[in-house]
Amino acid sequence: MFHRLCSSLSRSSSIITTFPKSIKSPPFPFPRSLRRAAPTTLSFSSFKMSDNQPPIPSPTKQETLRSLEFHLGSPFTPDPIVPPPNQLIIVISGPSGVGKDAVINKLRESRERLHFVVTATTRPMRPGEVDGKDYFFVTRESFLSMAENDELLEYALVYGEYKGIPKKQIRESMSGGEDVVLRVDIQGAQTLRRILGNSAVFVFLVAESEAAMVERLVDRKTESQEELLVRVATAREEVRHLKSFDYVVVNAQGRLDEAVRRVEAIIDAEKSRVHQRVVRI
Ligand SMILES: Nc1ncnc2c1ncn2[C@@H]1O[C@H](COP(=O)(O)OP(=O)(O)OP(=O)(O)O)[C@@H](O)[C@H]1O
Repeated sequence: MFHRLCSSLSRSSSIITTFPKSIKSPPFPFPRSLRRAAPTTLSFSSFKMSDNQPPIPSPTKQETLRSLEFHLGSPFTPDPIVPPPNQLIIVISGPSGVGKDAVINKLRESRERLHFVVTATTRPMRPGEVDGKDYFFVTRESFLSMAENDELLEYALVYGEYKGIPKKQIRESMSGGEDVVLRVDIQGAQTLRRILGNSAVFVFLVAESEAAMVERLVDRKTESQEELLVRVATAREEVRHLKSFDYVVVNAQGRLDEAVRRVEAIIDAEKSRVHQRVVRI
């Protein structure tokens, strides 16, 4: 078998005898013990065998590696071939009641190394909400002083209350190696697109239908009839802004997990981009 392999390699020796000139004089000393097994010019004709010659022992893995390094002219390094992916800013947006909080809460459980930026707001706390977790509930005065001191990435007046994103949280999380998730309404997403351009990933969440979205909002029982009217009318208008987003994810009734998996898939895809997004804030 070995004999047949050698004869066949001997016949095809011409295909591998040409190497770049640089390979002939490697920049590092070749181990003495391997000199016999690694001629400076490879030619399988030197391996011709007769039946009574002792078999040439096959090189060990280490010998093969050293030989390859010798012929290629440089040692193999364990350094990563590509640098680690950049940290991301993922902006999750969508009309009121579409399930932004629901998706984000699930993502919080399923994905590590994500920082969910806590928005500062002047709106009153809803039952079950926790200050510092759901929002930073602040007074109008302190909110406006943060805005004046340029401490907010963006802010807006939403349904009569201020909402804004503290810059400090984003900087600290990203420098600690975490990706950052921002949950904003459509108006906020539009502003962030203007500020961040293509450096952030914009995800638009939608319900499977307008009827499903309105039902969810009504079932939540957190808005008065008048507030519902404004939110639903606004939502109709907001779907038109879909075009300025990078991805759209349908959060269908009873299929929250599927929507969360899609958002995770988007993050994974972004991490595999050849041309990574670079955030500067
Ligand atoms: N896939 C789903 N199936 C069923 N119910 C859902 C789904 N996603 C969200 N919900 C429910 O719909 C209601 C609205 O969701 P959520 O509060 O997350 O919306 P939102 O987009 O954050 O709204 P807002 O912008 O008004 O704060 C909640 O009661 C939530 O539990």
